[in-house]
Amino acid sequence: MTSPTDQRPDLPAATPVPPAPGAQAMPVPPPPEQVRRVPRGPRLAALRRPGPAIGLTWLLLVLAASLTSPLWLPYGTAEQDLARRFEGPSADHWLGTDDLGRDLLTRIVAAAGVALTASLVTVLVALVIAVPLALAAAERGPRVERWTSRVSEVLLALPATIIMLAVIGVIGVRTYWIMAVLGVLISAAVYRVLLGVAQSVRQRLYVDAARVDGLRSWMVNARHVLPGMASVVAVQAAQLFGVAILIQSGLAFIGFGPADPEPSWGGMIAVASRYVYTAPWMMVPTGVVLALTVIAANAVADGIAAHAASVSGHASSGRRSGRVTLLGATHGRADDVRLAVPAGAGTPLLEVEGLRVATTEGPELVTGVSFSVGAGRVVGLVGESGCGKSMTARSLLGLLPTGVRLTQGALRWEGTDLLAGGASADKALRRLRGREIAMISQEPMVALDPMFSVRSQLVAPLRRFRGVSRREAVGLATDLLAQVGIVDAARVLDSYPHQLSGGMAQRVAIALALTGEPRLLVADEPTTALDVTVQAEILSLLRSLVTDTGLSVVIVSHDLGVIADLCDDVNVMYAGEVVESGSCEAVLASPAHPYTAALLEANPHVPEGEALPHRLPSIGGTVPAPAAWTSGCRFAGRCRFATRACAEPLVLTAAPGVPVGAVPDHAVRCVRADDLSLTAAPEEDPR
Ligand SMILES: Nc1ncnc2c1ncn2[C@@H]1O[C@H](COP(=O)(O)OP(=O)(O)OP(=O)(O)O)[C@@H](O)[C@H]1O
Repeated sequence: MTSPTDQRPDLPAATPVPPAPGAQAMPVPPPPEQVRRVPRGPRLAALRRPGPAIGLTWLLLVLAASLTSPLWLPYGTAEQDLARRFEGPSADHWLGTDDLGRDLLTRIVAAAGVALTASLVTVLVALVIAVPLALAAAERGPRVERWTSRVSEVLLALPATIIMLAVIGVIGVRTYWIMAVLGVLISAAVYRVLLGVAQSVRQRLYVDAARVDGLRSWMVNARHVLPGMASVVAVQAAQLFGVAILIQSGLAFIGFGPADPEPSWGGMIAVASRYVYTAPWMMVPTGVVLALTVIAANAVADGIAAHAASVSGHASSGRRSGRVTLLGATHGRADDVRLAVPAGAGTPLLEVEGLRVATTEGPELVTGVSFSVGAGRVVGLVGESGCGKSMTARSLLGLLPTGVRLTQGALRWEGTDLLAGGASADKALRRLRGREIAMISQEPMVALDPMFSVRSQLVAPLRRFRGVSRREAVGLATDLLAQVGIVDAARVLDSYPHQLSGGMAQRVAIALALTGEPRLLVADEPTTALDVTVQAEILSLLRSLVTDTGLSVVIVSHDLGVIADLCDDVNVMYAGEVVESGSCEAVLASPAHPYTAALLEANPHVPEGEALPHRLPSIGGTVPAPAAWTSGCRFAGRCRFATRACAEPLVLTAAPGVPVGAVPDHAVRCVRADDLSLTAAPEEDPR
C-alpha cells in the first residue's frame, strides 16, 4: 500500500507533525520517564484519619468484646443482686447495675452480639437485593429500569414501621427475621443510590473496552462494574448498619425486642427511662454505647467515602455505552442521498449503508450514512463537534449510549449483512467485537480499568482470544507492548493505569485493542487528549500498524491535519449526515461541498514558509441541533452559496451520491456542486 503521506494532497501541515518517512515503519519508543513513579495500590490515607480509624476500632472492639464475653465477664446476664440495685460505677460493677442489681457492662456486651449481627442481616439482605437489580437495570437500560424503578417506588411508598409491626404480629418477636424484612424494605432506597452509580460506571470507557474485548455481560459486571461501585456499596453498607442498629433498638424500646431477662440495648434504655429521675446514671452506659456505635458506623462510612474520593482521580468517567437494537432494516427515504466512499480494490472489509441512529424518544442523530472500509485502508470521519462522528463510529461496534439506537441501515462484514432479519446490533456485533473489530478512544486513561495492572488487563483478553496459558499470555503481552513502542515492557506490565502518562496509556490501550488480532480498528479521536508531540507519536504508531500488519482503521477526528496525514478515504460529516466523501486526496485537494471548503479554510495550520493569516476564517453559526434539521440542505443556514434550491430535499439522482465533475470516487451532497468552484480562494460573503 502506498504510504498515506505519499498520497497526501498539498495541505497545510497537520497539528501532529509526522516524523520523517523512514521512521514511519518503526513505532516511536516513548521516553522511559513516561511511566510515572507513583505509589502502587490503593491509598488508605483517608481511612487512617482519626474519625474513621476510631470508628472502626470501636466497632471491632464491641464485636470482639461480645464474642469473647463468656471468657472474661464475671457475671451472668440474668444474675441479680437486689441489694445492689441502681448502683453507679464501682470496682465490682464497672458501669453500675440496673433496677434488679444486674451488671450493666455484662448486659451491654451481651446485647451487642445480637445488635451487630441482626443489623448485619439487614445490610446483607438490602445489598443482595439492590446490587443485582441495579446492575441489571444499568445494563439493560430503560426498559428494565422502568420496571425495577416502579417496584422500588412502591416499596419506598410503603409505611415501613407499620409493615414491620404487622410482620411482628404474624411471626412474633424474631429479631433476625424482622431485621431481614427491614432489609427488604430498605433495599429500595439502596437500589436508587446504586442504580445511579452503576449507570455512571457503565459509562466509563474501560467498560466499553471490556465489551469490545468480547466479555459477556455478567463478566463485565463482575470484573469492571462491581469493583467500580465497591466504595459506594461500602458507604451504603456502613450507613445502613448504623440505621439498622437504631431501628432495632427503637423496636426493642417499644417492647418488640428480646424478652427480659434477655438483654437488648433498646430494652435496657426503656427500663432506664422509667428510673430517669431516681437513677439517671442507669441510662448513661447503654445510651453512650448505642450512640457511639451508630456514630462509629457513620464515621467508617465517611472514611470510605473520603477514600473513594481520593482515588477517584484515577477512574474518572468516560463515554457512555449501552445496547443497541435494530428496529428496522429497510432503506430508502426519498430524501436519502447516500454518499459512498470507495473501499479500494477487492471486497470491502466493512460496508455501512444507510445507517440511521436515533434516540429512543427523540430526534434522529445520524441519517443515511454510507461508507466502506477496504482491507488495509484508513477511513476518516471528520466534522465539527456534534456532527454525529462518534455515533457513527460507535454504531460499528454496537456500543451506542443508553437511549440511543441504530434504527435502520446495513452493516456488512466481508459481504455478510450483520443486521439481516432485524438482528440486534449488539448481539450481531458481539461476536466481532475484540476479535475482528476493536476500538480505541480519546481518553486512554479512562479506557483502562484503574483497578487492574496492565499485565492483568492484557493477559485476560489474550487468554480468552488466543486460548493460551497464563505464561504464554504474559509473553504475548510483552510482545504487544513492544509492538506499540513500549521499550520497558516489564515495568509497564506491572504498572497501574494511574502510573502511566497519557501517551503511554494510549499505547497500552492500542495494545489492548490488538489482543484479539482485529482486522479493523475504530479510533475515536485517539489523539485529542494528548499533547502535540505525543499525538505525532501515536499517529506514527497507527500508521506503522497499518503498513506493517494490514490493519484497517476508521478514525474519527475534527482535525483535518490528522485526516490528511493518516487517511486514504474521508467522509466529511455535517449535522448527522455525510456531506462529502471520497479519497482523501480528492476531497481535501478539491473540496466540492461548501462545508468541506469552509473547514479547510478554518484549518489553523499554516504550511511551512507561508505567512500567518491576519485573521483565521471561521464558519459563522453553529451546527443545528438534531431536532432543528430541515428536509433541505442542513448546512444551508451557514452557507454563503445557499440559494432557494438548497431548501428543497435532495432527490437521489445518481447512484451512489452525486458525482463531482470528472473526479472519480468523490461524492457530494450539494445541489450546487457542479456550478461552484471551491478550490479557488474564497470570495467574500455575497449576502
Ligand atoms: N447519549 C446521547 N443521547 C442523546 N443525544 C446524544 C447523546 N450523545 C450525543 N448525542 C447527540 O448526538 C449528536 C451527535 O453526537 P456525536 O457525539 O456523535 O458527535 P461528534 O461529531 O462525535 O462530536 P464530538 O466531536 O464532540 O464527539 C449530537 O447532537 C449530540 O448532542
